[in-house]
Amino acid sequence: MAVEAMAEKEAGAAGGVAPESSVVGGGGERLSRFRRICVYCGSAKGRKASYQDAAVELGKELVERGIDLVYGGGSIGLMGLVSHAVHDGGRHVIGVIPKSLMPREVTGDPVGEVRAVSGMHERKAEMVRFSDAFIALPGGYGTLDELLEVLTWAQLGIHKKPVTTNFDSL
Ligand SMILES: C/C(=C\CNc1ncnc2c1ncn2[C@@H]1O[C@H](COP(=O)(O)O)[C@@H](O)[C@H]1O)CO
Repeated sequence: MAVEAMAEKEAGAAGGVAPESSVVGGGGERLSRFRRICVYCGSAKGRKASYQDAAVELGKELVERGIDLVYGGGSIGLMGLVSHAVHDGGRHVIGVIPKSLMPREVTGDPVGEVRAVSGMHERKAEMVRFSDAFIALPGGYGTLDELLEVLTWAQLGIHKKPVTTNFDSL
């Protein structure tokens, strides 16, 4: 399902803003009402090639719609695939990562803007603060934790931004 449709489908459920159509930019590109979307996903590539395909496809879709990426800042696993797809497509990438996790999750040169934070709580709060909507791809316990936290924050009214998953086609 397309990024816009996924996020808009969930907007009502998460108490978000009413769906609107995307607009077309001067260059003919489809622009989204979402400026930045946070993608939660695994630090591993996962067991199925379809997980990796979905990460790259989502990254390309963000680019096509003129949306920047917020993510966990790692260069490994699905995190690396989605961040490279967005960066290679010319959109801005913000990676939010605790300093202590850098040796484990960043290999080589990180793409885009790296925002070093002091711990996991700050990382999750900053990712929510920077983002207009959230999409979870497959991942492990870390992805699950991030998804559950952003969902429970919506339930508590801490934010009113749409949250969705992209597991259905995998
Ligand atoms: C310590 C705290 C919460 C516990 N765990 C996590 N919270 C948030 N993010 C996490 C946690 N554990 C791992 N992560 C990160 O998720 C990303 C994906 O990991 P996965 O396990 O491969 O899905 C990765 O960047 C992990 O660093 C306090 O709130």
